[in-house]
Amino acid sequence: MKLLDGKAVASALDESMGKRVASLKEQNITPGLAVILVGNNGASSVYVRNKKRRAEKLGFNFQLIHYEETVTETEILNKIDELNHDDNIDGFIVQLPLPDQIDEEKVIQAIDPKKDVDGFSPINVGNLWIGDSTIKPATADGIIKMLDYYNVRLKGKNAVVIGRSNIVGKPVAALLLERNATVTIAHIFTKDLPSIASRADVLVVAIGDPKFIDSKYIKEGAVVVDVGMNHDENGKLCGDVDFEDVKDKVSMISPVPGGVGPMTITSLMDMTIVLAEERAKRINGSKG
Ligand SMILES: Nc1nc2c(c(=O)[nH]1)N[C@@H](CN(C=O)c1ccc(C(=O)N[C@@H](CCC(=O)O)C(=O)O)cc1)CN2
Ligand SMILES: [Mg+2]
Repeated sequence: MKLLDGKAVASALDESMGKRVASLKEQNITPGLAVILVGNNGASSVYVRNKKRRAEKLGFNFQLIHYEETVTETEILNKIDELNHDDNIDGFIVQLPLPDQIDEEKVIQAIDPKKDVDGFSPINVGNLWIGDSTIKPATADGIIKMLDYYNVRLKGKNAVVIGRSNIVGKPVAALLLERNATVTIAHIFTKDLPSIASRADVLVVAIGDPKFIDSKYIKEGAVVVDVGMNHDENGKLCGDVDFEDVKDKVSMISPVPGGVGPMTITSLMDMTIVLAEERAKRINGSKG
């Protein structure tokens, strides 16, 4: 079994991203990324802290806008409007989940699709599914980058995605399809999940249930990507896959932590640089 070591891939990709940032800075452009964080959800705070650390290490202009749990939807929408018009910010995200008084859909739709670096707005989702996207949702893109790094071929393979969220399941299915895999999306109402999952050459699991997937869901030699972020009975971080139970059956598997998580952040950084590069082109174009 080989480990899909997202942490190692992330550091390997940092080097070329660093070079792109340096080249932008020579043109007087600093990639600008803002994150809106609401409340004090422990997990969200950790992810945002990781984003800030990686952005600053790459030399971005990083802005954290942190609101109390009780913030109103209007305040968030006003901030989004401000960021939509802030020339120093290439892209921004609203860290999810949001508290109940805030309508997630409405918030996402208020983000200018050109600055929607998460790729969650309807226009970017549409572009993703027609195979013509600049911005791809970070977790999905990070998974593909990691599979590419380990030379996992997708063309003609059976790929099964368990989970159909807008953040992970749907976008990763779109990207696997774009790579010519035969894609099945399974979810909570899927009948006989073990028989469907065990047909997968590539199995992506994003259900949010600690160690749910054991060896009966796995085809011998499968490549398994674990997107879960859970805590086990001892409070230790773990994925949706029972690593110990499947490790002798798979050919490759991503660990939790140190698999998909670091790749999510890498892709968010990459997408921000892409948006900054587009700004550079616009500015240089208008000088011409
Ligand atoms: N606006 C968004 N909200 C959320 C997204 C998103 O892409 N955009 N995805 C997830 C959370 N997520 C990114 O925000 C994310 C999850 C996990 C990690 C990560 O680095 N995990 C580490 C472990 C961290 C820990 O110690 O707890 C790992 O796997 O090694 C980064 C980003 C939901 N919300
Ligand atoms: Mg809500």
